Parts: sequence; structure tokens; C-alpha cells
Amino acid sequence: MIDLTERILRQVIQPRPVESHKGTFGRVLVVAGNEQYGGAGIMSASAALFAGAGLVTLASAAVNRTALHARHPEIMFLDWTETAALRKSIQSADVIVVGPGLGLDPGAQALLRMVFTAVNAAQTLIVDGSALTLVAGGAIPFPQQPQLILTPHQEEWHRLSGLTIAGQTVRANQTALAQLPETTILVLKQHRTQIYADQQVYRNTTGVAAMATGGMGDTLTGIIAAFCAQFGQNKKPLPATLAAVYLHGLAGQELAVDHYVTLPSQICAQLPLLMARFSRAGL
Ligand SMILES: NC(=O)C1=CN([C@@H]2O[C@H](COP(=O)(O)OP(=O)(O)OC[C@H]3O[C@@H](n4cnc5c(N)ncnc54)[C@H](OP(=O)(O)O)[C@@H]3O)[C@@H](O)[C@H]2O)[C@@H](O)CC1
Ligand SMILES: Nc1ncnc2c1ncn2[C@@H]1O[C@H](COP(=O)(O)OP(=O)(O)O)[C@@H](O)[C@H]1O
Ligand SMILES: [Mg+2]
Repeated sequence: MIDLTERILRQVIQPRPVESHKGTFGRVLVVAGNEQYGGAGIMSASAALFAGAGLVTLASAAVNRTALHARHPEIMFLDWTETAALRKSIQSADVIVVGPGLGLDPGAQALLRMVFTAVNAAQTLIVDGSALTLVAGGAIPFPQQPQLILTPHQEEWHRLSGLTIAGQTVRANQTALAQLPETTILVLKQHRTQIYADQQVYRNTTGVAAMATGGMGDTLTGIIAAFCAQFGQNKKPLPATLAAVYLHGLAGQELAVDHYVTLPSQICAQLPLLMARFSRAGL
């Protein structure tokens, strides 16, 4: 087990090239947030925006449009029942997040099937929340083509792998991961999140109990997405993922010095400050 340190941030977060534009920093599409869990989609997309993705689109239940734009007009919005437009949006994305607040009803199942069918081998697909629970149900297999990043909490991993929380040992987790598409990265969230990839296991050393608030995992998906979009090119999604997990915890930890609880929106606001600090450290 390799403990993550600040070094991963200096290694991954680079000063922005002078000759650049929004397209340089990647296109993230977030498919998330039904009528009940609209906040999940908004938090994931907001985190992608604050973590530096060049263009962010949220595909969600139509009712979430105004709430999103009242907070962040920078994020584009798509009604996820507009299937042709959604398919087009999937095709032009570099990184897709699917699942936070998606729900488990037949509409959510159809949407998940559609996303899994439309993604291609050049893309990164981050699967979280309800989407993991739906796959665990057995009727919708993970796609083989894209780079998969799964971000279950321990109960979601229980549903997916069949391993009880007490049975989630390193060896058992590695064996379960070997049943999934070959290059899958597993981010197994808990108070000290573990990341499994390439036969290796990493342990996050940041994060505090002040972060135990609904929406904190939704927020992590957006940070991973933005990091893969900006820094995960040339088939290097693993360092980008490790840095995103570390940064998410560090933001919460620093806030917790004088905040008893830390909200996802506060974590987002910290991200550009921390990224500036660590990109300069690399100079
Ligand atoms: N504002 C919004 O829109 C929000 C929308 N959300 C969306 O809601 C959907 C459902 O997601 P969900 O995570 O809330 O529920 P579910 O999948 O039933 O899992 C909970 C069960 O797992 C257990 N558990 C065990 N270990 C655990 C661990 N380490 N971390 C966490 N849980 C752990 C836990 O144990 P217990 O609390 O009982 O001790 C409980 O029995 C999903 O799409 C999500 O994206 C949320 O993000 C919230 C904000
Ligand atoms: N006590 C804790 N210490 C450190 N990190 C925590 C703690 N509680 C929660 N977190 C972090 O918050 C996130 C929770 O994810 P998740 O349960 O999926 O939340 P949600 O679905 O509500 O967005 C994970 O990244 C987890 O590591
Ligand atoms: Mg979650």
C-alpha cells in the first residue's frame, strides 16, 4: 500500500500553457441528478468547473436547469430526455461522469444503457452513485471500451463485488477488481480512501470527518473528471485520479482547521487556490 503525499499534486498540476484556450483543458460531461437528487448533478458539475475543466456540461432532469444556472452560468445544460443531443454531447466529451443522483427507476436504467453504449475507447468514464447500484443489479454490464474509473463508497462496492464491508481486504478487493474490464481504476471511498489500479494499491492520507456531508462524493467525481480532462492525457488517468483524491481531502482538511463541517461548495471554492499553490511549487 503506497501512501499518497503532496508530491502527487506537484507532479500532476502543471502551470497552464500560455498558448491555450478552453478546449485545451478538456470537455467534461456530467450525466447526473434526477428530480429528487438534482443537487448531486449540480455539485459534480460545479466541482469539474472549479477544478479547471475547460468546458463543462450537465445533462440532467429538466427541472434542474434554473438551479444550475442561478449558481454557475458557466456550465452548459442539457435536458437528458433529449436523446439525440445527449448522444452528440457524449461523443464530443473527453471525460464523462455518470451516476450521481441518477436514481434507480426504469428511466435511469435506460439512460445508463444509452451512455454505456455511446462511449468510445478514447474517452474516460467515471461511474458513481446510482449507476454503480444499477450495474450491481446485474442487468447493465460495464462497457469494455472506455477507460473506466469507479468511485464506490463501501456499501456500493459491497453491492458490486459481493464483499461485505468487513470482507473488503486488499486481496479480496484486488480479486474482485480483476473481474472488471482490464484497465479499470477503483477509487474505494472511506475515511482513508484506497485506490486500486495496475496491481498497485494507494492510500489517501488527506480528508477529515468534517467532510462527512451528503454530496461530498458527488463533488469528488467532478474533481477527478476535470483532472483527467486536463492532466490525464496520453493514457495517464491514474496520476490524475490520485491527485484529485488527495486534493479533495486536502481542501476539506484545510477548511476544517476553523470549520466544524465543510460543505461541498466550500471545497469547490478552495480548489483554484490550492491548484495555484501546487502548480507554482512545481516551477
Ligand atoms: N444532494 C443530493 O442530491 C445528494 C444525492 N446523492 C445521491 O443519492 C444516491 C444514493 O446514494 P447514497 O450514498 O446516499 O445511498 P446508498 O447508495 O443507499 O448508500 C448509503 C448506504 O451505504 C452505507 N455505507 C456504508 N459505508 C459507507 C461509506 N463509507 N460511505 C457512505 N455510505 C456508506 C450507508 O450506511 P449507514 O449510513 O446506514 O451507516 C447506507 O446504508 C446516489 O445516486 C447519490 O449520488 C447523495 O450523494 C447525497 C446527496
Ligand atoms: N470521516 C471522513 N473522513 C474523510 N473523508 C470522508 C469522511 N466521510 C466522508 N468522507 C469523504 O467524502 C466522500 C463521501 O462520498 P459518498 O459517500 O459517495 O458521498 P455522496 O454520495 O453523499 O456524495 C468520500 O470521498 C469520502 O472519502
Ligand atoms: Mg456517493
